[in-house]
Amino acid sequence: MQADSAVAEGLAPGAERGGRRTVGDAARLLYEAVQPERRHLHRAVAWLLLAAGLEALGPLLGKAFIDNYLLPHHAEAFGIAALLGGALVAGIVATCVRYLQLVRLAGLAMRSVQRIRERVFGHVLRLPMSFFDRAITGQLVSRVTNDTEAVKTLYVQVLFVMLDSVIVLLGAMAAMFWLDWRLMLIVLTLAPAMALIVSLYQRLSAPAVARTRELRSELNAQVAESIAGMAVLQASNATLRFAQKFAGTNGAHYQSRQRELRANAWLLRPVLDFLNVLLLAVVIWVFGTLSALEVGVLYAFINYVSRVTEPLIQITMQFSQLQQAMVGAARVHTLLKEAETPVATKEGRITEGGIAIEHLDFEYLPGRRVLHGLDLRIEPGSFHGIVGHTGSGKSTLLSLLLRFYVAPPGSIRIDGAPLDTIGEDHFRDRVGLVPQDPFLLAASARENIAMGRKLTDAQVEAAARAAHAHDFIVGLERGYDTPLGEGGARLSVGQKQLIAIARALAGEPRILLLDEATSHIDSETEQVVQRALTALRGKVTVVAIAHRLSTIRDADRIVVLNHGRIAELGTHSELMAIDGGLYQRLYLLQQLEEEELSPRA
Ligand SMILES: Nc1ncnc2c1ncn2[C@@H]1O[C@H](COP(=O)(O)OP(=O)(O)OP(=O)(O)O)[C@@H](O)[C@H]1O
Repeated sequence: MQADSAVAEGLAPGAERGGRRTVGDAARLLYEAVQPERRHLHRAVAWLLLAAGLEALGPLLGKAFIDNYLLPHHAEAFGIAALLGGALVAGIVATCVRYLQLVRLAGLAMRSVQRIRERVFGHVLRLPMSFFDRAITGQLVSRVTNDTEAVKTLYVQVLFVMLDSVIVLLGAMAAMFWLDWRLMLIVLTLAPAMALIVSLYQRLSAPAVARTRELRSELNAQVAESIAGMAVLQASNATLRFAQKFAGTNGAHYQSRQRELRANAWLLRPVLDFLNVLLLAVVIWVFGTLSALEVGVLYAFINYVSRVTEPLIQITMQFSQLQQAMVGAARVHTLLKEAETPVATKEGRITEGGIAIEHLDFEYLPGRRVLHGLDLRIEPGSFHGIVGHTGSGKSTLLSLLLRFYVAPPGSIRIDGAPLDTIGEDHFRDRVGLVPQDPFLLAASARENIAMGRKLTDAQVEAAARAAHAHDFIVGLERGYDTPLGEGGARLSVGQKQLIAIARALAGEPRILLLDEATSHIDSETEQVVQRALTALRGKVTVVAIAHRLSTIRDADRIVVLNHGRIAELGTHSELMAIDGGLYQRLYLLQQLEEEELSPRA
């Protein structure tokens, strides 16, 4: 059986590049993000239209003043005051409306970012484990936090400025058409020049924009990786090398930003400013040849020409932001496209905890089979140990039992129910895991055991007692409420492991899976764990992978895996009786090692 084919495609290191590929999808994502705010968006646009209309009145009122009062020396106080008052009121109302709509747009964009970020994180939490085999933490964090900001950029910076500019532009064009359509046609000749500049700009800056994003997420990835592996980094004296690598990426990021800015600096402002001057010259020249035109019209036109070029400059400049938003949205979309873990149907129930494995084959990658036709029956309440050399498939078997990867249909059943028919909540309640690395939250002992489940104090304490963790927890200065520090920094490895066992038991599982839970603890703590496991006999089905064979010596049966096949199966004494058997060799080897390590008398 092949692992989920959608495996982390979008987040594999090589797949970081190429933000342009799904522009359509990115646009849809950005559009969908504001759908719940449609009404606000429509209102904001309508009010912006009003503001632009009011602003477009200014030069017309100026023209009326020049032609009706200034040139004819006609000083009619009421008319002039009406024009001035009108211009003043129009200006004030336009400014207020514009401000209020900016606030409205910013609000809706912020709420959209909030929604999309929650959606993306919720999605990440539901992705299959196969995805995380290849995902790079820093890049993933970057997608959930930075890239989702694309929505805000689009709606506040891009859309607002663009929309505003388009409205101002249309208002000015309409006013110019009304004043003199021939002059307006001259202004229209600006359109093809603009299209040329925009396409040139796109070509120059788009790759730089995509590259900058890619490098920024690479920076995040490096920081996240270094912090996670700080102990190894320092111990292997690799900090300088990591700092140099970071500086290299940071330098490349700077260069890429520079390329983006150069495209802005050279292409946009100067070229468009030049077009503005050219246009003004043409309008004045045409005015000179068309002698019938009034001075007021020239005044209004010169005024409108600058109102045309300024929004054009703004629109073109927003293309850079638009590109960034699209690249960000495309990356978010790639992540959202990853297939979630299939939702199990709900009819299957776990009552006793009996496991039946039949002809189980599994491969992570096509053609590389890891498990070969496994057959195994695990009775409810029994204790099974799994041993085998490195890479023999122990963790894979556990991952399949945990539904981290999808086993072929029907190959694993619990209490007769195929694995994929057991509802997720019920399954997680009934199947507990104690991983090799206990993973503690920077929270109290109580919170670490409850893990957000609604458990009473009595249930938490009962679980801690069952895991033999109660005694050391009450010995901490604030008992169950003692903060354990990040990753449980203030506990010993053994104590962390006991908390992890308590956590697994707190859900009152019928099946408990342990993945080398005793490999990092001393013999004394191992005995505590062993006692805890023995106490579960008959109540909970326990399947434990163990490198340290003493942990599973007393198991009802021990499964010996060899190259993905069950090589031996039986109790400790049965397996020890197989002369030259795999288990016997493993056991004797381990005994020898322990004798060598133990201090000589
Ligand atoms: N996520 C994965 N993607 C691809 N191959 C994998 C993955 N995980 C494990 N494998 C491969 O599957 C085989 C079995 O690995 P598995 O981790 O199950 O062995 P194991 O017996 O648990 O080993 P160990 O005792 O070292 O933990 C190995 O060859 C390993 O390289």
